[in-house]
Amino acid sequence: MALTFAATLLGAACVAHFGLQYNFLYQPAIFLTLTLSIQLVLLTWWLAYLAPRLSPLRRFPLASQGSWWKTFLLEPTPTDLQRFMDETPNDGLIRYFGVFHGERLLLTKPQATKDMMLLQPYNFNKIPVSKKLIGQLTGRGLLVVDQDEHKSLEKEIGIASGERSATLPTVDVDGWMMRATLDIIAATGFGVKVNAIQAPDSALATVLPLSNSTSPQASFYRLLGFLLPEWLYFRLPMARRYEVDQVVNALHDATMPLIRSRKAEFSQQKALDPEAEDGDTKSTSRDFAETDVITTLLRFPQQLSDKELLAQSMSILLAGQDTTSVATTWALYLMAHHPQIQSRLRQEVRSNLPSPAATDGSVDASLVESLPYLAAVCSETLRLFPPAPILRREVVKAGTSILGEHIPVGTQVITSIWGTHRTRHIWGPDVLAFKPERFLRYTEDGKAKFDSHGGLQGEAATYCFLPFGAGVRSCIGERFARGEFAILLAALVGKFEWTLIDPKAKFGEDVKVNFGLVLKPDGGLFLHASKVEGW
Ligand code: HEM
Repeated sequence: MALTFAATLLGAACVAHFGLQYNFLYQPAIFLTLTLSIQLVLLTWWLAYLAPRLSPLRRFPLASQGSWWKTFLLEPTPTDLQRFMDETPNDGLIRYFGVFHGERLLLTKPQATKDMMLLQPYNFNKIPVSKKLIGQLTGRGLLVVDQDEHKSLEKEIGIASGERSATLPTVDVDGWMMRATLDIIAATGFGVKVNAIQAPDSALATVLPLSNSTSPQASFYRLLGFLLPEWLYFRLPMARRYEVDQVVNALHDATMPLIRSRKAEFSQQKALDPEAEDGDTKSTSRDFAETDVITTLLRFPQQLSDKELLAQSMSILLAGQDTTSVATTWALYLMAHHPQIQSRLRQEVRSNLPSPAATDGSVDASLVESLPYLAAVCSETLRLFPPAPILRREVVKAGTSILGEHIPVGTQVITSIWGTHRTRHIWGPDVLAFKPERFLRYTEDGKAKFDSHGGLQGEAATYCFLPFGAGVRSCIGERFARGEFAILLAALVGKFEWTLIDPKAKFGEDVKVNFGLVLKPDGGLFLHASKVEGW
């Protein structure tokens, strides 16, 4: 602010000086252009040269990023952060610059992530740009609320439980997984049938994927999120903003009628049994209403307004759909590249689970969780392709420290889940290989058991494998997501064989990763699928 004011004064002085000399003092357009240009130069000089040299974080090692103007309009991707972690000698904290030369602190040790996520969680908020991008879609829901508001909501909302061959059918994996997970979260979280699988053209099914668009327009719009205040950002007359509005409207239209009907049911129950504690209110009409998200929210001691109920419901819908969808997409990509692993998984699934077509078999969470190879394949997928690749926070309380170092208010602090999952000294020299075996250990009689920590011990076990985050703001849907991911993968691999469209495609090089709100294959993922008889 002070700098802008100084720049304005300086601009005005320059213009006055030259204006008197060249007689254009009274031409407002010239005055304005010159003043703004001088402000811009001064601001760039401040951001790129002076601020980094005066920064209280300058004591930390700086990642090598090349000249500032090359990265000025780019936020480093998780791959860049992984390179910083690999190349920069450090004691747990690395300094780097993000878009518009904003300073960031990258945490590289488990203890540092523990300090942020577990020991002082309420000293940090989600960063403003995340709040803008996600908040625009959901309103003030659990995903974006600041820590004080989060405390009162914390954990209350638990969820119960190339060249294409003409001969083999080609599947748009990404698209189908999006529709499948939309149907699942709508049915299990809200008790509503969207039927996106049967009716891919339904409003919600066609519009929801726009929320995580990877188009250049969407990327540019995200970039503006770093620069503009919320009131202006939400009103920009841009095609992408209208697209986001479309998503919000579709979500409103799907959620608002549910909120109204659950509210009516809830007040009816209260009227019938006014003595009942909020938490004890029994559902009379449908078993489902015992566990769905909106009813759970209605049981809060403090009453939530319709707007708040809507924001929380939309947060669950969004957070619970795309993440599991991309996890399954990546798992099928890995299966296609590793046919032997795929066969072993199919064998385990077929010998322990009934076929989805069977009418006499039932599957529950404990049965799915009892399959060690399935759990290991899912965890190894989440290691190599964590759907949420980065945890970003901003320090909001004075006295915050990480690894004993004082970190000033306003600092953006980052844990790279992607980078941590791909660090050689944690996972070994074969860190980039897909090896579900990492998540297995064997008993003396040779039986495989699932090891949820991937062989890591102590603090590393919690803070070096963290696809669902850590601490009080970790994923509330973890158990639900793990079950959903496992059962989807089991059904898809049990029933079909997944193969590459180009058999010569190289693992890791054939698909570009897009680091949007969630980690997606750029341009989608297309695979061949052929039915395997006998299940
Ligand atoms: C494979 C699937 C999933 C992955 C990898 C995943 C990952 C994550 C991660 C890393 C966070 C922490 C973000 C942060 O600290 O900034 C998070 C938070 C969250 N997740 Fe998930 N998630 C998944 C599925 C789900 C599902 C199915 C639901 C809902 C049913 C859900 C609901 C949420 C919510 C509401 C939060 C915010 C929690 C809070 O701030 O207290 N997620 N998730």
